[in-house]
Amino acid sequence: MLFSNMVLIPKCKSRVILFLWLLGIIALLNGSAVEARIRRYKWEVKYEYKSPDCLKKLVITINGGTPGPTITAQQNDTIIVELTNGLLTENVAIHWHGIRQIGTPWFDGTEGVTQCPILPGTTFKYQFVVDRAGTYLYHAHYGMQREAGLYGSIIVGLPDGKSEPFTYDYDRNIILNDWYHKSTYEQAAGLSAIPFQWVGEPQSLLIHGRGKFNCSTLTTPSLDAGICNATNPDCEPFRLIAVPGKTYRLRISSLTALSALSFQIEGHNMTVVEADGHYVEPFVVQNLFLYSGETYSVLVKADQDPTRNYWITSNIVGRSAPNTPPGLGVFVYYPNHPRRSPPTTPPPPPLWNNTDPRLAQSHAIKARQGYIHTPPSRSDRVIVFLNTQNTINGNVRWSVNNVSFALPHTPYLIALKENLTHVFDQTPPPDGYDFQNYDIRIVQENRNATSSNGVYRLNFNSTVDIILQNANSMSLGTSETHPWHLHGHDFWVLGYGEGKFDVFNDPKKYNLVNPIMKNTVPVHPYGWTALRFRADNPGAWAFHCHIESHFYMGMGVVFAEGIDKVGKLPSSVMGCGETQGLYRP
Ligand SMILES: O=C1O[C@H]([C@@H](O)CO)C(O)=C1O
Repeated sequence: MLFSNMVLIPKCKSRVILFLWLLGIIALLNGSAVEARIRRYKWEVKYEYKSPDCLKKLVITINGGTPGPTITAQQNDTIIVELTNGLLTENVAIHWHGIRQIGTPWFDGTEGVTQCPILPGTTFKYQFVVDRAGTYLYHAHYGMQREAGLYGSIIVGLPDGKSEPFTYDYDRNIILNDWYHKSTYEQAAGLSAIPFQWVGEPQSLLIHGRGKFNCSTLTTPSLDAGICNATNPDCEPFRLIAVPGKTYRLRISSLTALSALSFQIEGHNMTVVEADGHYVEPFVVQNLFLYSGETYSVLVKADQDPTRNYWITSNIVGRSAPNTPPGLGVFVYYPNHPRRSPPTTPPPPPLWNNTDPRLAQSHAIKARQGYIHTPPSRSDRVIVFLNTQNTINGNVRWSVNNVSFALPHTPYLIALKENLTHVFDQTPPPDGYDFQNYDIRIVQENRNATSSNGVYRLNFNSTVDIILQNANSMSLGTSETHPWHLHGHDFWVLGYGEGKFDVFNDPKKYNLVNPIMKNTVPVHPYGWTALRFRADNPGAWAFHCHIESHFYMGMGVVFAEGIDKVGKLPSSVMGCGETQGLYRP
């Protein structure tokens, strides 16, 4: 291509090009091309009618698409996203999930924690550095807006001259999601209503933004004949074209509103090599379990009978969802016709209520040899978070140590930095619960549950252990799976256990040798998960259940650390609540 261009241009010009090209090659060989770049994106966020699962619905798009554009960058690049809010009557904020925002805590994109919402008709500039290669996400962090379709991927490559500890021929990206037909507003209103109206199980599962709702099951026949249309191109299944014999790195992530998922490629093994931006000691799975907010890379070799195509499936696990059909895509062996359906029925999912294989996968994820970040051998503070469902003033809520989180609309980061002490409750929430007397296996009334917007203040640079303790919900015999996500940090996953965490004996079983570092982790039914992190990133950071409705119902906390070390806040994050008038150019 380059050659054919060159022969068409005058000789002297072609010599200059050749010279510059050679200079480029020499620079690359010297490694002097390792220069961080600025990657600029201009995004317009809008409501548009789309049919991701064949049913027409208002969804939130970025530049016309859901999922939004993939941000592709190289380690140490600066990302600038100029976001114009075209939602007309709705605010927005975008969180860069897995990006630690070192030095830029105000661009974490968490409405109420790090910034004021972006008003309709305005443009907000996010600017941050992607400092570690890996697979990350972005999504709305305002109300329950994420599940209206406002999400996408961030893929950060290694710097020039560095290589991955595994090889593959092609790199592909798949985001999994669940999908509801009700708007986020209807859902949120139901969750805050008395009596409580639960969102229920999703209507569809999407594979990279595409699902298939069975239009004939619509309970209310549609007035508009076009509203559910199985031939709408928006709901063509996701198809991954594979060349026989080649190895694919699949970056698979989940941004479900509720569901835990099992992902499979019929007849193909997957070797797990990355989780949340960290290399994993490789292990092989037939199905990969993913919890909302997690990212993985797996290696898949197209080594099966190339004369046919194969199903790609996602199924709900951890909850009974008999009315949610599996998410279906097709793994197409080139040159078979992409529309050719696999000759088989899709592989059956694992039993939804068998926790064992999920626990086994959690235990299997260890840091890769040669890429281990050894955790500090001890911590300065241990916080145990009992996760419960309660009622507070007649509303169903989720609580941590019997405190249900209420997000103030004056962002914490600004309130803390400017010492606006009246903005939130200055009494910190508790570091534990009544271990002796609380029975995690029965329905508890939790009469003393309260609501608070207090924060946990962590000593800067201290090492903090968090034990997430699961319990029975308000339904008899039910303990749910909760994926917890930490902003601003990665944590070491020290262990998982069943039953009630024993403060004296369980820490002896911690993996301090090769724990994986992650930013999102599941807490399994009636079990516990132990994490450790360094409070070394000045800012105010949310830590919450990544189930959209659970965070909305109070299942989260905020950590504040090193506030005196936070730089000057940009005026663009201010303007709401008590921050009005703080703008100082
Ligand atoms: O928050 C939730 O509420 C319901 C159920 O507990 C009450 O309807 C459910 O499954 C949740 O996860």
